[in-house]
Amino acid sequence: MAIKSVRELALKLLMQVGESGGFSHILINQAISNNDVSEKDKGLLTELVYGTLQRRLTLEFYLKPFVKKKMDQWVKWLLYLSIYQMVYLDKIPDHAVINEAVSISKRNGHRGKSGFVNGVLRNVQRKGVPSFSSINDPIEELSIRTSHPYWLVNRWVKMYGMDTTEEMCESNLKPKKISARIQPLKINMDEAQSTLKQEDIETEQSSLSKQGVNVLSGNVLSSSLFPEKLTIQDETSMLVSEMIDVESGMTVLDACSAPGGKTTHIAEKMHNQGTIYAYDLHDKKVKLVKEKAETLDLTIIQTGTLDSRLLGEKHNEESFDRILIDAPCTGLGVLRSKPDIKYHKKESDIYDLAQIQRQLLEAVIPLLKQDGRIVYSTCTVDVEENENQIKQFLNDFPDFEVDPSFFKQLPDSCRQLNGISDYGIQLFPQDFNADGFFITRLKRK
Ligand SMILES: C[S@@+](CC[C@H](N)C(=O)[O-])C[C@H]1O[C@@H](n2cnc3c(N)ncnc32)[C@H](O)[C@@H]1O
Repeated sequence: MAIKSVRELALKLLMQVGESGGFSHILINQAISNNDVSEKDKGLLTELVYGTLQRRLTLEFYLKPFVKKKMDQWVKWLLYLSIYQMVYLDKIPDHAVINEAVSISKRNGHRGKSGFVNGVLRNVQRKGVPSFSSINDPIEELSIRTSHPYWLVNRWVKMYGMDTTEEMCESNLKPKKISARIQPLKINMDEAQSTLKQEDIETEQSSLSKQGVNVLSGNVLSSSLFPEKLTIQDETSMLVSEMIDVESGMTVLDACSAPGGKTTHIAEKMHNQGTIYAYDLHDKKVKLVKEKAETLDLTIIQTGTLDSRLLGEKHNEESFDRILIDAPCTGLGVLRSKPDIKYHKKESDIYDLAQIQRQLLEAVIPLLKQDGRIVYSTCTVDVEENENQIKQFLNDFPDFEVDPSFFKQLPDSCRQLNGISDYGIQLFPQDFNADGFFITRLKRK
């Protein structure tokens, strides 16, 4: 059946992500290109899907008093979608939301269900949604109010305390700041910012990378600089390559490189001189690294498909000046842009991934030159994958230490952050209104 409205398309996507485990960012992009969605509706579609997914547990709590029996999945998602608009979107009047929900139900051929949807939503409109003050357990209250699973909030509170966890959960609901990185071998910062200004894109320079800009207003994807001179990349992600401390002419290994954001940044920082070996698990992903390098005219990147735990079979000992392990992780630092992660991930995934991360670290040690450096990073917020991972590593490999100059080289804007520990730096999403990252740098003593 052809999709008639943005809300109907949003409902379809919510079902795919919420019930079938699809990835929201991939499905939204596919839906936009397959359904000829107008520029104006793109924003609304994204807002509806992300907003409803982000607030799923809160919406479940809001809906509960109004529904006594089990619902079909599509009815449940239609009600979440509608309540989301009624509670969080001021611009759409309630009666319009209800009318649209009723016509979607009818259009789906469920006349009986449309009466039910109408009744529930009119009740919500009349009585209002329940208050969080009825929840006594503070962890449960935070979990439901900010829509993060109980196990995760509980875990974060134990690791980081209530205040940091609350800030993090609230920050995960805010719209994501867009940042971009200039290709400095093609354009300098002044030129780039003035071109962007002429194109009605206001930016400010990042405090985390000399190549970075934060977009204050305007659509950076429409810029003439994109994609050959400008790469979309999160600000905290840029800090990873900054902390590798590369120089032109070095030999660098990027063990987990796809889709290539950091590999290309490293190549730019090396003035496209030297060699970078960039690996990832699957051909399709490796292709993305290759394409990104070509777009940016970076020729020193040699890509390969490999399980990097087997790197020892491919490269000689002590071959690399710098090694980056931007490890596969639970991604709990990127919930703002990938809200589905918070519902799909399980606590046991943390321990499974920590094992793989450890195997990757062990695999690269022999490949590091005596005076080389390993940067280990994740885009997650969890002690097990981050601080404890490094603590355990240092315990088992006592000839290694966290490079003391790592902390000295951190940008000023990071110095006072409470995520700094003996093992590296944990950037929380609230620190820069950006992705949460853990970064550290290891060296031989
Ligand atoms: C966090 S992402 C890397 C992001 C990338 N560094 C960037 O900045 O664009 C982690 C990557 O590790 C890859 N990966 C997972 N297990 C791997 C393994 N055993 N060997 C190599 N790559 C692996 C995943 O496919 C994924 O692309």
